[in-house]
Amino acid sequence: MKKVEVFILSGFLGSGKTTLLKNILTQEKENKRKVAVVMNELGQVSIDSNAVSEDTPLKELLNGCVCCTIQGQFEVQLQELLQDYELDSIYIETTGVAHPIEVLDACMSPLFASKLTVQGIVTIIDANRWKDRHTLTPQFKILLQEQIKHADVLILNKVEQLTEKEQAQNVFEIQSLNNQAKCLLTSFASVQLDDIRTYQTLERKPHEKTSVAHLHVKTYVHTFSGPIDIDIFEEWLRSMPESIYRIKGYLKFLHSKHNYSFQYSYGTPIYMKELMNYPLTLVFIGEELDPVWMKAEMNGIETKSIREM
Ligand SMILES: Nc1nc2c(ncn2[C@@H]2O[C@H](COP(=O)(O)OP(=O)(O)OP(=O)(O)O)[C@@H](O)[C@H]2O)c(=O)[nH]1
Repeated sequence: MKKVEVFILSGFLGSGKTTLLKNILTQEKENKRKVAVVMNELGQVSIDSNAVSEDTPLKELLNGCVCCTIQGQFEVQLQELLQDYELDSIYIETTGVAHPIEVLDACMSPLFASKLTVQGIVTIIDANRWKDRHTLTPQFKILLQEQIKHADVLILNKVEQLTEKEQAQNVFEIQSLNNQAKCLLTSFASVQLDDIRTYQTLERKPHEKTSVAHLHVKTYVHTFSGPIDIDIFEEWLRSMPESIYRIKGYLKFLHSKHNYSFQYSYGTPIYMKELMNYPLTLVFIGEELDPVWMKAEMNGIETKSIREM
């Protein structure tokens, strides 16, 4: 029986994993291959799953990391995908704080030995984040390095934000951590499928265990009851603690009748008009996030916004 190929998409919070996944799925569809997605997110609400079209089988694993807290659920999801569909490939989008080898371990259950073949680990790196990695805590720095060390393919993404000299420096530093992986430079994770499908899988060495539990990563989910004032929101973004690494979700603003999808990663907020009427929910990911403080801050934004009406 033909084995189903598994690809693990790894990379730090906000580096471009979902953007990469969307590109891959478009190309897989053009090639008429049947693929499924397992999407693991730290929060209890999935924002990224909207990136996957309805005709692609999707399993979501929320509120924990495949590599530690929810390994059992992960095995059940894989089992269901294998039972219910005739697949060519499964793409696993890991949380931004997952250690790729631990995700690999989770796929290597004896249950699947005859059905799955793990083709490799694709790690995507935010070029700007890498350049400024000294601002991260030591634990996160180690995690970034581990994600790079264990990759079969390295994608240095968001390179348009760097000068050519900075790009070259990045490549040099990344390749000195892992000189066996194929290294691609991209904007918006624009890769050709063949570039990530054809390579030699690395021989894996034992790794330092760095999992989400040790990183004190927390998520906080807030649902706004209505539109907020964009200036008040942006002022808050500028003053929020640096330990908030990632925000994503949906918002409505007082100045516009539209809904917006919102993405924030490493200093860059992005708003896009959203046609669907999703709940006005934001997921925050950061270190040592205090839910009481976060709730008060978000409620503060809503209260001040109402005064602006
Ligand atoms: N400027 C720029 N922005 C990018 C690029 N690639 C992705 N982005 C944006 O970066 C943000 C995060 O991208 P995602 O693909 O959601 O990142 P992710 O790794 O899936 O994020 P998490 O799953 O939350 O860790 C989004 O707003 C993207 O549109 C790029 O090459 N350049």
